[in-house]
Formats: sequence, structure tokens, C-alpha cells
Amino acid sequence: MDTSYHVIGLMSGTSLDGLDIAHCRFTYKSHNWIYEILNTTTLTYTNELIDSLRDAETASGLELVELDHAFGRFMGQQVHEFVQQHGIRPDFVASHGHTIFHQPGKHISLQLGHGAYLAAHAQLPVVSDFRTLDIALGGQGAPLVPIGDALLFGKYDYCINLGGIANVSYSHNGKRLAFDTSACNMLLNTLANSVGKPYDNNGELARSGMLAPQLLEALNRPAYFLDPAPKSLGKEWILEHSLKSIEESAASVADKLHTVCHHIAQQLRQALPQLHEGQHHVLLTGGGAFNGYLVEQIQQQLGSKYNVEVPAPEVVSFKEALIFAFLGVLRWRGEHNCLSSVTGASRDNIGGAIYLF
Ligand SMILES: Nc1ncnc2c1ncn2[C@@H]1O[C@H](COP(=O)(O)OP(=O)(O)OP(=O)(O)O)[C@@H](O)[C@H]1O
Ligand SMILES: CC(=O)N[C@H]1[C@@H]2OC[C@@H](O2)[C@@H](O)[C@@H]1O[C@H](C)C(=O)O
Repeated sequence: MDTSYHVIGLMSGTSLDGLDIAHCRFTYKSHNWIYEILNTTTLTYTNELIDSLRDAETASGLELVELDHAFGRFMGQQVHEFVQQHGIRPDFVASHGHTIFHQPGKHISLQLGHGAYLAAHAQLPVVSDFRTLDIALGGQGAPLVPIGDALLFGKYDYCINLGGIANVSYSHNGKRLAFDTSACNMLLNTLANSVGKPYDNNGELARSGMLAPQLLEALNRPAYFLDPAPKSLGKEWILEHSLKSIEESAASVADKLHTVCHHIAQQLRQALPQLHEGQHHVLLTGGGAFNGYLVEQIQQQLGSKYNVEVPAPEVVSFKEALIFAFLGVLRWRGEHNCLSSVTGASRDNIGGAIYLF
């Protein structure tokens, strides 16, 4: 008999663009997982919430705990409204939360939005806190999406996500490998914000600029890019390296945007091995897939042996929420949802705390 699960996946991305909600169904059929995205929305955050989440890293201990509860309550209320609005009865909610600290070298990765408050306000069971067990087992606690890439998007040779940070995942000699390749929208948005835009729509400003070779060299310089995986990036590293180089450059905003797109594309080229003869299929998701100039640069850097494919907008925008819903299903079933081949943890593990309602 087929088994299926109705799950709400929640993702609060590093770009602070809002809370992605995806109501999904997963069916296990003939040894394969099939996904369907049934209903979606992105709730943009109020300026007050954006400021709180952005400033949380310097908040007092007490303020951080209060924000953890308040954000859990906020997500719970939003899920409750979403469920009423669509007249649905999901089995549970799976929530990533919002990353405040990510310093794997210090064994720290903190996602805010407490699962207990989320469960109490959504009035549904919740799976949350997906990263801590992997961190405790010596892993990076990131990226977690690759097991979903392997089980739901296995027809692609590579899955690239262009979010606040860009990452790639692929299978090599029977093992899933994945890592963050560079900062992405976090840099592009900071530059767009400096000229009063939320983001560089379709990369038009970047397209109008010219390459700033010194900036490109500075962006590509950090040792991280040559480090072997497992590796992952946090906001802390990006501020200290990429954003610092951007600030120190005298180039115009358009030239900086142009150059950052080249940097992102070059680091992706460096990260993608040729796995076999013939054409390679590359899935591009995350909001950066709506940046036409960036997508063109990536295709150009990778060359004609790689087909860069941008899927339906729903998959571009909600793939991470979909996969966190799926990680929740694996957790619910007591099956591995985190791969040590990706994170470097001492073993594959089953991450996530469950709050039953
Ligand atoms: N039309 C567009 N043109 C250019 N960029 C766009 C467009 N639409 C969205 N974006 C970019 O995508 C971002 C949102 O992407 P996404 O939701 O994947 O980020 P995220 O979830 O914060 O990322 P992460 O995976 O790092 O957590 C926006 O902030 C913007 O930079
Ligand atoms: C600690 C953290 O929140 N990391 C995010 C971030 O955003 C993109 C990249 O950096 C990735 O490593 C990760 O998210 C995705 C969802 C992951 O874990 O696969």
C-alpha cells in the first residue's frame, strides 16, 4: 500500500525576504518518493521583525530567548491562518527556523522559532531544530537539503540553490556531496539596497555594469574556496570576507553587482566536477534563479556540456520549504535525514525535535 503524508514546510531564508510556507504531499510508491506542492505562500516580514532577526546576534540572552518564543508564536499563528484559509488538515509542520548564528568551527548553529510555541499556536505537531544533532556529532549541520535533492530531484546531476548563500549538491561514486560555494543574494541585495532597491530585478543593474578585476580577485581570494568539503558558510564569514572586499572597492554599484555575479558563477564552475561523458543536467533554484544576468553567467562559466535548467517558479521559490517538509517526514518515520558524507558528522543521523500536539 502507498503511504502518504501531508506536511507544511516552513523556511525562513537568510535573505530575510519572508516566511516560505509550502503545503506538500509525499507518497512512497514502488521504492520511490513522489512530491506534490499543493499550496504555497511567502509572508513578507514587517520591518520590525526584519530588524529583530537581523540584530538578534547582538541581543542579550534574555532578548534572544524572547525572540525565539515570539518567532515560534508568529510562525504558529501564520500556519493556523494558512490551514484555515485552505481548509486543510496536515499531519504535521516541519520548520527550519531562522538562522542567527552559524559557526560550525565552534560547533554552533542556532535557528530561532521555538517548536513548542509553533506547535501550540499552529495547533499541530511540529518537527523543528534539524541541525543541532548533526553539529553535536561533529558535523557542519549544513547543508541539509542534499538528501532531499537525492531522493526527490535525483534526475538532475547537480542541484544548485541560489539563496542568500549559494550551494551545490551532487552524487559522486555513490556518495552525496554538497557544500556552500559562495555568498549569493546576501551580497547582491546589500548592493541593490544601497541604491534603494530591495534586489536587482532580473540582474538588470548587474548587466549594465563592467567587470572590476581587483574586486573579483579579492572576492575569489579567501582560502575557503580551495578548502575541501565538508564546509559551509555563515553570515559571520560573509561579513568578514565578501562584504568587506565589496566595501573596500571603489567601483560603482553596477560594476560591483556585475563582478559579484561573475564571482558566484566562477565559484560554481570550480565546485562542479565533470561526472560523466555527455550532457550534465543542472537544476537551479532559489531566488537567484530569477536573476537573468546571474543565470546567464552561470551557463557561460559552466559551458555547453552543462544544461542549466530553471524549473517552474513554485519549485524555484519553495524547494527549500518542500525539502524541510520532507526532512520532517523522514524524522517522523525514524529514518536518516542528514548525510554524514555531506556534513562530516561521525555518522548519518535523524535530526529534528518533535513536539506532539
Ligand atoms: N526577479 C528577481 N530578480 C533578481 N533577484 C531576485 C528576483 N526575485 C527574487 N530574487 C532574489 O532572491 C532572493 C530570495 O531568494 P530565496 O528565497 O531563495 O532566499 P533565501 O530563502 O533567503 O535563501 P537561503 O537559501 O540562503 O536561505 C531575493 O532577496 C532576491 O535577492
Ligand atoms: C546554517 C544555515 O541556515 N545555512 C543555510 C544557508 O542558506 C543556504 C546555505 O546557507 C545552506 O547551507 C543552508 O540552508 C540550506 C537550506 C541547507 O541546509 O541545505
